[in-house]
Amino acid sequence: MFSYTQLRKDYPEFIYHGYQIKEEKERICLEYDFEIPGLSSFHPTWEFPKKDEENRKYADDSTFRNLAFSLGMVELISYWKIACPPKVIVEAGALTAEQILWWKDLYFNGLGEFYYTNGISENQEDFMEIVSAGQEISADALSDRRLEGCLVPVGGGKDSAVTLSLLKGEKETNCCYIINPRGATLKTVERAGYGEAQMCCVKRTLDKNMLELNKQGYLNGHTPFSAIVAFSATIAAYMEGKKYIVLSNESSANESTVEGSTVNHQYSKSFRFEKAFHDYEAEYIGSGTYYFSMLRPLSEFQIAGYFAKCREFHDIFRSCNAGSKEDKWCGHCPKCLFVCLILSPFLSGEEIIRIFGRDMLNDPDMTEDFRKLTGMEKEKPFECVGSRDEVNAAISLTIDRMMGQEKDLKKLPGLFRYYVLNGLYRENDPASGRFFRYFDEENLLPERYLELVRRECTKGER
Ligand SMILES: CC(=O)N[C@H]1[C@@H](OP(=O)(O)OP(=O)(O)OC[C@H]2O[C@@H](n3ccc(=O)[nH]c3=O)[C@H](O)[C@@H]2O)O[C@H](CO)[C@@H](O)[C@@H]1O[C@H](C)C(=O)N[C@@H](C)C(=O)N[C@@H](CCC(=O)O)C(=O)O
Ligand SMILES: Nc1ncnc2c1ncn2[C@@H]1O[C@H](COP(=O)(O)OP(=O)(O)OP(=O)(O)O)[C@@H](O)[C@H]1O
Repeated sequence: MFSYTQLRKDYPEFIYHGYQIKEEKERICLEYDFEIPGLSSFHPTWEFPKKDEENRKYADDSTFRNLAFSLGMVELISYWKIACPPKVIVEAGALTAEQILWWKDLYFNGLGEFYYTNGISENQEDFMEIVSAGQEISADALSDRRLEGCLVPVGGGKDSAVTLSLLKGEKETNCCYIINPRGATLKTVERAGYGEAQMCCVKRTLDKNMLELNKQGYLNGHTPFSAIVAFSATIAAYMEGKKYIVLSNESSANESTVEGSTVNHQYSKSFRFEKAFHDYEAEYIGSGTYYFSMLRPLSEFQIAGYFAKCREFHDIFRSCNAGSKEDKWCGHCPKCLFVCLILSPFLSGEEIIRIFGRDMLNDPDMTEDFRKLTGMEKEKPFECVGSRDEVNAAISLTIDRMMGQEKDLKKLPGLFRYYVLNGLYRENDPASGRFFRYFDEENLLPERYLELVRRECTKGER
């Protein structure tokens, strides 16, 4: 592995040269031009379907060009992190001093896990200087853009399935958005009752040079994928004529991964990012879209409770990132264990085993992840998992049910026996009542959806 300090000396600059918009009748291709002088150039691409009958010329639309430029600004971080050059020169467009601060904030916080896991100590002031060296995008937006309905990004896991279910009354005007479709994303959309006409599937291609440099041991690690979802979904919503971009990020995503620090694997799923993106879009892009997360008021506990009733998705949903390429639950990772634990108060033991294809709760190899998820360790797993408190509430509730009146420890699977023997079990835990009724007021839900979420998801049993 290369040294961070040495790489920054050897490669002092990263250049965002530009982007090309290739417009065809049925699709628009974006190609970015990045370079780390002396190391490599990179040309990642995106393909968006073009469906509107009026055959608009998006390349002539300044709002679209601004969106394309901005997607490049977020895309570049995956390439920058290879050598972390201290200076980033943006030739592709112009940025104000405030915008530069905004991008530095996203990069720095979105790379919190990258710094932590690579053992790099950095600060937000010095890690990067951004130089704006491009032309302002001239203002010639298409004037008659009328936006209505929702664009729902679908990840193939339980959260976006819950959003689709909550929005079933508005099916006619909804559109599902998928980056690089795979089994679970496509099946989720189908099960929710959407046909091809109501899907927007885009193709994102990473540059091969990055993958090659990763193999050679250049710096690699987590990047804020949900920020990619945010910017690219705004392009899709604009092209599809959709007003709302409806994410499925929950309140629990705000909790840091490393206790007592700001390192959060899910930074770009947090409310801090949601609000920052929402405001940036309104201030500097102005596409007319409205970005918010439908599940922001909720905990993962409530989402799991609601999802347990959405049986149409149980055989096809896949939350596991490790198994996502093969469309399977790997059954051995912290994300699989988390989903198993959070669903366990709401489904029977047999149903849980049927979903994951194995009995994780009786697998001693899962003990370390179990300790991390329950807060027995300071660090949560670097995965999209819920808060420590809600995991504990879910476990205690399930143990109540499994042990029954007899309080028979033998009825419990291995991990739950371990939990009781470590003194963590709380009989009839009052904390679970809190999670049934939880409602995070820090959210951007339009009025019409607030009541829907409150009604459907916060009226639990305890
Ligand atoms: C790593 C990643 O973001 N993957 C998403 C990507 O998958 P893709 O097939 O295009 O690439 P990989 O095979 O995963 O990675 C190949 C190498 O390229 C690097 N890389 C990849 C993407 C990127 O944006 N930057 C990169 O530098 C990477 O380091 C490898 O060396 O797109 C898919 C959709 O098309 C996503 O589904 C992939 O997401 C993974 C399942 C995944 O695990 N993503 C994690 C970032 C993750 O934790 N995702 C969270 C979101 C958290 C957040 O936004 O902060 C989640 O989905 O729960
Ligand atoms: N490939 C993708 N295309 C479009 N949107 C995506 C994609 N992957 C993730 N998203 C969006 O990002 C959100 C967060 O991803 P995440 O994987 O946490 O959620 P999920 O797949 O819906 O549920 P789970 O938490 O069970 O995995 C998703 O709900 C979805 O809105």
